[in-house]
Amino acid sequence: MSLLSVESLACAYGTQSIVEDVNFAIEEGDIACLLGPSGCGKTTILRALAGFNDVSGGQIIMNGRTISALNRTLSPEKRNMGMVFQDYALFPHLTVADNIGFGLRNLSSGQRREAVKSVLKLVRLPDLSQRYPHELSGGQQQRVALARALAPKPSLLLMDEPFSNLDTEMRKSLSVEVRDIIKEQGLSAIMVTHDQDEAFVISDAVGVLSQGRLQQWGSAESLYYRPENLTVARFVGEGELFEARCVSADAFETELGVLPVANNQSCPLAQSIQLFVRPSEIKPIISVDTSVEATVMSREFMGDTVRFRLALPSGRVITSTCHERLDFKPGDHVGISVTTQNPILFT
Ligand SMILES: Nc1ncnc2c1ncn2[C@@H]1O[C@H](COP(=O)(O)OP(=O)(O)OP(=O)(O)O)[C@@H](O)[C@H]1O
Repeated sequence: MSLLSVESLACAYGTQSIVEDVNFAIEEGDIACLLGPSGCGKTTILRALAGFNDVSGGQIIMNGRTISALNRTLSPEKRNMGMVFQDYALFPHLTVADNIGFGLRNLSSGQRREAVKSVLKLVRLPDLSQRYPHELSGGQQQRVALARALAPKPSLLLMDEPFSNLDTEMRKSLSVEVRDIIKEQGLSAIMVTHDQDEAFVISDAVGVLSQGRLQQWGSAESLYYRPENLTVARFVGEGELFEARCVSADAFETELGVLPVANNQSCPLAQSIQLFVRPSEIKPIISVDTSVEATVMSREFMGDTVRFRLALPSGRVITSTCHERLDFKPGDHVGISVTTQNPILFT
């Protein structure tokens, strides 16, 4: 039995439908993430999971018990879920210790002190218990918010864009750390974010949501290498879409020339198909007798990679990212090499 199953979930505000036919399940110990652009319905789903919003169809089942269905919503405090918000939502007039202890009023004061101490150690803030929220950095405030959510030992932790108010460096390091803390505790969590890097770092499973519909649910790698549609392919990384025609069992003719591509969809000869190529699969090379020539439009040194914009004879400009330190310059005429180790084909 899954820890949480979401079946044919629908949510609406008044008569306006926001989320439809969403299905997924998470197992004990999993960290899952709902990933999608602003306004696609991520927070609406999270609020339905927490019991803050009613559902307009389908059901949410936790440990075999239906906690949400049409006209039936188990109240949030009976769900044993912890919630971390984007803006931390700490009580400004309470110390760190009192913020964390707030949800532990059923414990004796001694037990509460011990629980606060232990959870502060867990979020690596053992010495800040007497500070007030305004005396903490954004990253520290979010750690306190996490500690507050973890203190009552929830069965499921819900996190709504928990890192989006932090700078890029802090966002990266805290997301790795939060993953470690959740895993150390054997907890299960669901996070929502619009940031693909964050989703990939933290999650065992990611669901890509677009316009209130779940497009695909799977591991980060399966979404990246085997996206089921163009929306998913584009949302989890950059890429270029080419019209392609199957010319042999393992080659397709495209604007980039005839490319060796494993025909994993058994596309018939001469059939047209679309080939999605990631920038890391495209590389400018010294032009010899390659059939397609391109003109380098720009070269950006990014540290780990060099990023080129290349103009094709048709005028189309495509992007290439290379780990080699190639020093082609704007205006150079180059050939193009494409290595499609994991071809993504759409019919
Ligand atoms: N209380 C509400 N009443 C009416 N419409 C709402 C309400 N809350 C959200 N919406 C609408 O529902 C849609 C989905 O909103 P939601 O907050 O779930 O999106 P999101 O994917 O979490 O976006 P973001 O990343 O910007 O927070 C949006 O069009 C939004 O305007």
